[in-house]
Amino acid sequence: MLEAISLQCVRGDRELFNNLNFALGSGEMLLVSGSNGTGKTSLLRLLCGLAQPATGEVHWQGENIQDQRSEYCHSMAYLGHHNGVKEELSPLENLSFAATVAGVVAPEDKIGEVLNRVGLCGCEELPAKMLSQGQRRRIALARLLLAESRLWILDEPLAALDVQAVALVEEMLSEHLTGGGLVVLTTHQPLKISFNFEIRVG
Ligand SMILES: Nc1ncnc2c1ncn2[C@@H]1O[C@H](COP(=O)(O)OP(=O)(O)OP(=O)(O)O)[C@@H](O)[C@H]1O
Repeated sequence: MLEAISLQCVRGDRELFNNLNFALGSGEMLLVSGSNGTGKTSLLRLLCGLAQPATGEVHWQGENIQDQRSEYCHSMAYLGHHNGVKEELSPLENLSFAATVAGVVAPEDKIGEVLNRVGLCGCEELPAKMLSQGQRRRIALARLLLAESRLWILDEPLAALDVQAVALVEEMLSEHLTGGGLVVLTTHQPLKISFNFEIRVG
C-alpha cells in the first residue's frame, strides 16, 4: 500500500498544497488532476522520494520511504516529463542498461519482445537521438514493462503519443492493475480506463 500522510508542499515562497492524504492499495489507480502549475509534478516527486515534503510522510507497505530508499526504488518505477533515454544508445542498449541498473534479468529476446510491443520494431538499433519524441516516449514505456515494479508513478505518460500508443498505455495500465499493481498518474488527456480515486491539487 502507498500512503500519503498529511503532505505539505512548498515551492519557493508558495504553498502548493497542505494536509494531503490518501491510501492506495493493490490493483488501484489514483489520478492526480489540476491546472498547469498547481503542483501535480511536485506531488509525484514527493511520492517518488525525489523531493521532500515540508511536512508529512510518504509510506510504502507501512514504512516511511525515507527509511527504505533502496527497497522502495526497486518497488517503484517513475516516468517523468523527461524520458530518461540516453541519446547515444539505441533502444536495445537503453533497455539493457536500464535493466542492469534496476537489477532485472532481461535477455536480448525479452527486450526485443518488449520493443516489439511498444511499436519500435525496426529501429531497435538506431541511436535514440535519431528517433522522434513519440518513439523516445515509447522507449520509456518499454522500460516500465521491463522493470517489474509494483508501483508505477507516471507524469503525463500520454505526452507525445499517437492514438495507437495511447491505446497501448491503456492496455498496459489495465494489465498492471489486474496483476495487483498500483498506479499514480497525471494526465491532461482523457483515459479510457477508470481510476479508483482522484486528487485535485491547487
Ligand atoms: N524548484 C522550484 N522552485 C520554485 N518554484 C518551483 C520549483 N519547481 C516548481 N515550482 C513551481 O511550483 C508550481 C507547481 O509546479 P508543478 O511542476 O508541480 O506543476 P504541475 O501541476 O505539474 O503543472 P503542469 O500541468 O504544467 O505540468 C509551479 O508554479 C512552478 O513554477
